[in-house]
Amino acid sequence: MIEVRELTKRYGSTLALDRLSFQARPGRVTGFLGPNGAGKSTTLRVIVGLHHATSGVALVNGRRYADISRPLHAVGALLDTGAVHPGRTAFDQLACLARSHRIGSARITTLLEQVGLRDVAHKRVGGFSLGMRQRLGIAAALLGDPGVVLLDEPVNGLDAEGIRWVRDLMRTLASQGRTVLLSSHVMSEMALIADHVLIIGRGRLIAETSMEGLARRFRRDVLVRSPRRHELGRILRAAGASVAFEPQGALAVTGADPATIGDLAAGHHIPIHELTPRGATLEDIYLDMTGQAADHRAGGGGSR
Ligand SMILES: Nc1ncnc2c1ncn2[C@@H]1O[C@H](COP(=O)(O)OP(=O)(O)OP(=O)(O)O)[C@@H](O)[C@H]1O
Repeated sequence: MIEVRELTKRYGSTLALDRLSFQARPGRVTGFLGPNGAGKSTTLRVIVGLHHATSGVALVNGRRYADISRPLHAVGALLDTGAVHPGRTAFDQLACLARSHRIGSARITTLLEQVGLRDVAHKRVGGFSLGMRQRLGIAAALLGDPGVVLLDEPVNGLDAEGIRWVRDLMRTLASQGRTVLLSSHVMSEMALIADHVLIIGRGRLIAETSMEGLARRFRRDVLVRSPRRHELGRILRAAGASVAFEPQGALAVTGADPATIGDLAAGHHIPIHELTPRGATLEDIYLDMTGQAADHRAGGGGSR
């Protein structure tokens, strides 16, 4: 469990986090989404004690990171894939981390296999692609078998197969009861990976919802095609829905969901040829939400 309460972080005159509060619960994959500069990395860094908050707290299983006695076993984090020693092999990179926590080489071998780096375990990291470094970073995060996993932009540099691999791995970790928090600035990546999403903009929480809920909330209308559209239109209006006729003879219905429309039509023996819920794409929703946050800030004047 991760709990962030009223977290504020200033870097000089930059307000990176502005009384940010949220929880990431065990057993699910939580996406931490926001445009570049929204404050995602700063939040993750504060959670693992790399940066100090100006005010507020970040707790892992009810404790501040500094108060956790064997942190690698409690929290695993991938924060910066560039932070590797290029002259070291993948195995040595993990061995250096493992030593301080008395983790044996068998665990390293298992993890390198799990992340698909077994064949390059003894190659220097300097020659690794970004995707390979991401895999190594994920292995490092999992070294201590932690209950909480934080990954900053873990699919950055991965191809479609790599993204699927991260998704499957994260789902497995969550199904084992772990807390998984992944950041990304790309909605389409999150839509594939996360069950639940926290959207931040300018250091503030804009929305917290399930992926499904997000899509549902922004569903616009239902497109209905029927050879008896006028009759159906009257019935739907009588039931309280709003109905507009579209150019090609379809009905655009708001105020009734597909099940209600289908049931009403069936009750009157009216055939239905199409019933399609329409909404903004997740990408549109996200850009809209984060854009509004930016506008609000720009127009708000002096809220910093
Ligand atoms: N060490 C630092 N010194 C000064 N300003 C910083 C520092 N780290 C982050 N910032 C600023 O804080 C704000 C939040 O940055 P942060 O890196 O947390 O955002 P992010 O959502 O992770 O974006 P990105 O995906 O681009 O890393 C930005 O305005 C950034 O310029």
